[in-house]
Amino acid sequence: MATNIDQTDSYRTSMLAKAETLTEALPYLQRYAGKTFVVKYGGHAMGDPEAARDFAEDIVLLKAVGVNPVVVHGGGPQIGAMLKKLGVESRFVDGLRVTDAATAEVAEMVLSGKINKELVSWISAAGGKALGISGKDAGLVTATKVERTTKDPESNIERAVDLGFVGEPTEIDPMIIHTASAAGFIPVIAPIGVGKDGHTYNINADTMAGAIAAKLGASRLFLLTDVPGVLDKDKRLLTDLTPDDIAGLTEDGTISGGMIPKLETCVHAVEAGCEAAVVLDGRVPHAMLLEIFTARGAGTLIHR
Ligand SMILES: Nc1ncnc2c1ncn2[C@@H]1O[C@H](COP(=O)(O)OP(=O)(O)O)[C@@H](O)[C@H]1O
Ligand SMILES: CC(=O)N[C@@H](CCC(=O)OP(=O)(O)O)C(=O)O
Repeated sequence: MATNIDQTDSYRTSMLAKAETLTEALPYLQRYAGKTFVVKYGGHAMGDPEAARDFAEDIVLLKAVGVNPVVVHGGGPQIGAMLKKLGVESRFVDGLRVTDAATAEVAEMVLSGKINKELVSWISAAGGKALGISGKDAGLVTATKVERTTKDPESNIERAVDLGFVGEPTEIDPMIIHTASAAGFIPVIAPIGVGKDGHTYNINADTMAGAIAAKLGASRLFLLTDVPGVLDKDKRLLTDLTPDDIAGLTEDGTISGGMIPKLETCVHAVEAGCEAAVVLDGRVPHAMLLEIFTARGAGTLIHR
């Protein structure tokens, strides 16, 4: 079929742009082949099914080009919705859900049973082989009860706060991750662990991802959330931060709420051996690919 010159030109321009995108990716493909990326997919970011599909495609693409992606997922809003249906109120202390025995059961059911398998299905649909597990499987995560105190504003006295079955990962045996990754599987991990006391512990998903990234000495820890990255007081994106910058931003109140534990996780991960951490917007289509394979990047990079 005959085409006029304009169509041919625009076709050529669009093909050239595609080829340039691929060649721009080449040095990154070479740099990251064989490396491990830990990706935390937050409950807020996974709300939109189209974004979830894009996310799954990105993970499968990473695996196909020789990166070892390890997915750790959250599900805070989804646990909240289920507890609400059951008539149970949630209370948070420093961003952590106070977890009694019944809440721990619901958290495990939602995280390990529902969200974990949903993500496995999305990754399978995108052509990958996902292995859905929690920290309980193959001794991956041994959790210890989180101890917290708060200061009474009037008397200034520190008091212990009992968060119930909220845990932090204190021992990680990464064997299952190495075995699964080497065999071509993509580990998808729910933030649940078991204690030496035999109890099930509910673990903040950022904390879980950071601890796993540190243990693996991952090249990157990605935290996908519902903001473009860390923003300054004028809501402009901060593209590059060091642990010292983060201490200053916390001190002057620029970062608050859920961003505080998120950035604490990033600082801990980079200080414990992960090369760099990135906070980025999981709602943006293919945000992770743009961050990894283009010179521009897409979120906030945290490095030593
Ligand atoms: N300086 C900041 N830049 C970006 N987000 C911030 C900042 N300070 C506080 N936040 C809050 O942190 C939230 C992200 O943390 P959180 O709600 O725990 O995410 P997730 O559920 O994805 O783990 C943002 O939605 C935003 O409201
Ligand atoms: C102890 C604790 O708070 N655990 C979290 C686990 C899920 C999570 O962290 O999910 P997001 O990343 O989506 O917030 C919770 O119960 O909500």
